[in-house]
Amino acid sequence: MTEKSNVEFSEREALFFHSTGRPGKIEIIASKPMATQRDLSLAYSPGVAVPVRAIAADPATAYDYTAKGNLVAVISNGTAILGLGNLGALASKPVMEGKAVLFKRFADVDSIDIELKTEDVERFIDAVELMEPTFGGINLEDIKAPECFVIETTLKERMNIPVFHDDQHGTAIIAAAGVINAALLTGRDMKSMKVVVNGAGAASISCTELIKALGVPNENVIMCDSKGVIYQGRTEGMNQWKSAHAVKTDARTLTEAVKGADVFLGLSVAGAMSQEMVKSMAANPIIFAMANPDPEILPPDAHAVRPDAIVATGRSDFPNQVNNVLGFPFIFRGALDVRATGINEAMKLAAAKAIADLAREQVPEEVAKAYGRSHSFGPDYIIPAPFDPRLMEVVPAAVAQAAMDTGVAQKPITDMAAYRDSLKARLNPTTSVLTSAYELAKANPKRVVFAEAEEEVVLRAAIQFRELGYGIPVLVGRDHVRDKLKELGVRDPDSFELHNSVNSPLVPEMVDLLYARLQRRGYLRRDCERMVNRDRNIFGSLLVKMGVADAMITGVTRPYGQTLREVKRVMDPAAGRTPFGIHVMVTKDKTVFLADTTVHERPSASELADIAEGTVAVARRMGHDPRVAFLSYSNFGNPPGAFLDNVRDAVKLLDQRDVDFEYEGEMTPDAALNPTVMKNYPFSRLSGPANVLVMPGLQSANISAKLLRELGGTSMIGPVLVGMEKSVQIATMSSNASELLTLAVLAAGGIAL
Ligand SMILES: NC(=O)C1=CN([C@@H]2O[C@H](COP(=O)(O)OP(=O)(O)OC[C@H]3O[C@@H](n4cnc5c(N)ncnc54)[C@H](OP(=O)(O)O)[C@@H]3O)[C@@H](O)[C@H]2O)C=CC1
Ligand SMILES: CC(=O)C(=O)O
Ligand SMILES: [Mg+2]
Repeated sequence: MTEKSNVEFSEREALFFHSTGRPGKIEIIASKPMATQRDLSLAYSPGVAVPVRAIAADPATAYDYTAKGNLVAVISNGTAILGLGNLGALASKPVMEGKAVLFKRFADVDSIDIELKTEDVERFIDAVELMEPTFGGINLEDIKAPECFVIETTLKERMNIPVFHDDQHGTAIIAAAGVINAALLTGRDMKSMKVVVNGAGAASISCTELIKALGVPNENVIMCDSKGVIYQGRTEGMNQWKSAHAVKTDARTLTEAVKGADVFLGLSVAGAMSQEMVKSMAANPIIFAMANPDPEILPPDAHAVRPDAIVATGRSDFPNQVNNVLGFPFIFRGALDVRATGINEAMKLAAAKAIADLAREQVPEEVAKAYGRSHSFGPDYIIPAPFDPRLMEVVPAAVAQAAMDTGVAQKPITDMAAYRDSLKARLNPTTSVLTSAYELAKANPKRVVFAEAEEEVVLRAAIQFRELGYGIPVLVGRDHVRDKLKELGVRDPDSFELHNSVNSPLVPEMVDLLYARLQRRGYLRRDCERMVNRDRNIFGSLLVKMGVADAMITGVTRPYGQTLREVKRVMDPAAGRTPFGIHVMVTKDKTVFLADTTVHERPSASELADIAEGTVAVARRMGHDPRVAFLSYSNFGNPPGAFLDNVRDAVKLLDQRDVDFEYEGEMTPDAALNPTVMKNYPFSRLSGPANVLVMPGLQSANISAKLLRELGGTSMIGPVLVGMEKSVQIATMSSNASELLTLAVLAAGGIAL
């Protein structure tokens, strides 16, 4: 077996990563404008006095007027930094900064690291307790056992916000999820499983408690520490937490304990497990070597002696990362959102179960891409990867629900479906923009042709389209598409409708139809036969034209212009319409529709006016109140130029058409979007910043859309093609499955017409 770490870096690189640019990994960004004197008056003195008085009168309003409700402290004293031991508070800072940014990246929880220079339990407790006003939650990290148990228990009693020791419970939750799935794969029952836990510290004690809560009997778990097996009657190096797990056994060393064991849970130090020990375990052994950064045994070494083993580590660079990063961001997200007073056992079990369940579902493409391999539930994929965006949707919701069920939620969620949508939108702002499209598609599921179903990325989108209930995918491709569906985890590939021109009974009718359209454009009947048989865009478009399907998605195998030409051989623009393309640019607090980004190189005045009207219709269907700006390098004729007439005439044309939306131009982007610059043009008919930007030509339009995406941290939907007789969406060749899915949903929901 050639198994090795798939991420390699040098020590120099790790130091460069941390020191380059702004040293460290975090910075603070203001969430309110700080540009003007008025902003300052509101943010600081005198305006700030108002929320101060409000909070003094009603402390709960701190959640409304400050960052408290979304702010978590990551607090350590550096006594057990990963598996590196007690290296002190300051040395723990890179890990704690890391945890803080993981909170932000994975669950949009704001977080700051705090390193306390003390090993005195009482001083530590007092320091943390005093910080209660600042934070919505406390995440304790890398504090060694047994002090960590006293610290956490005391703080939980004294504080009214969630206090959670990540190394204990975060780790236990993820390990439990992994054990549930590994047991399932190897046909094991919790009640008869024999488990050896190496380490008797923060992580081990909590993991052991949780797997016992899942049904593993007390006498089936042997725990070891640096002195060997913790057996009943042992006195050396003991404490009350270890004693609770002492068992009657003759085994005295890890080597003896692990003989015949089903499961090994390592939460100790690098290299604690030997190949000899692995060899002695039961058939299909489950080995979680979770010490960081270096595990008890490396996966290739374990597999070399036991190819039948399921092996997990705490690292990102091998399959099966059992690491608390899968838990703490999402657990706090759920707890904060219901303003839970604490994180109880029910919430932890709910998280473990949600994570375990997720691993058994189909893996989204972006996750497979992030890890450079495709995943499906099995020995190399027993647990989801941290980059899996579905974690954000399912884990916080499960935790929040459990908090509500157990009465610790101070602010229960009334609409769980809306909450799940809001969770998705936190990480991907386009999600909320697309809410109406998803709803429209689901309400009236349509048949959508996926013309390039031989492409894996397209199949992934089609599978999701069906699974999420957005409509019925109609696949175009050869028969082996069904094998691909199977490879992607579809149990019943035959339930997908697949059209193959080689054996489709529709071909003769298609040829007749195409020949009737093209004979006076110089095409012979045999040209049409060839096109129907060989060109999937022609074949797919004909399925739509003939009413076999309602809409189509294509574009990943050929350049945009070529695909559009092929589609147009079969389909016409909608009556009286000009087809064109829209890119929807989405930032956290703004959505802007940019058009025409794909079709007209130098649009005429009437085409520009049509583009404005067509874009307004799409913006409205997506729930926006449109304000149109016709963009230029000039504001109302200043500076003058040779190419401004089309734009100005388009505005005049709209005057004549008596449309029911705001529009103005020609104007520069700052005059269209920036309220301060807008003030220079008090006669402007726009009542606020524009959100539909009609571009003067294809060059500026297409370049702007791509520049914004590359430079501006802007998410993009599109290009969306509108104005055809039936909705046909042409993706770009680099589209991923979720982009294709979005376009299919826009087509199915009747948004892109
Ligand atoms: N993958 C993950 O998500 C996580 C992994 N971990 C890893 O778990 C390990 C322990 O962390 P944590 O519980 O916080 O630390 P603690 O300091 O609380 O506990 C360490 C434990 O390891 C035991 N130990 C040390 N050397 C050996 C050895 N050679 N054989 C057996 N046991 C040994 C110690 O024994 P004694 O009591 O005798 O001193 C102690 O019980 C670290 O490597 C850490 O990186 C921790 C949290 C999460
Ligand atoms: C992952 C983690 O928290 C640790 O190794 O300590
Ligand atoms: Mg830790």
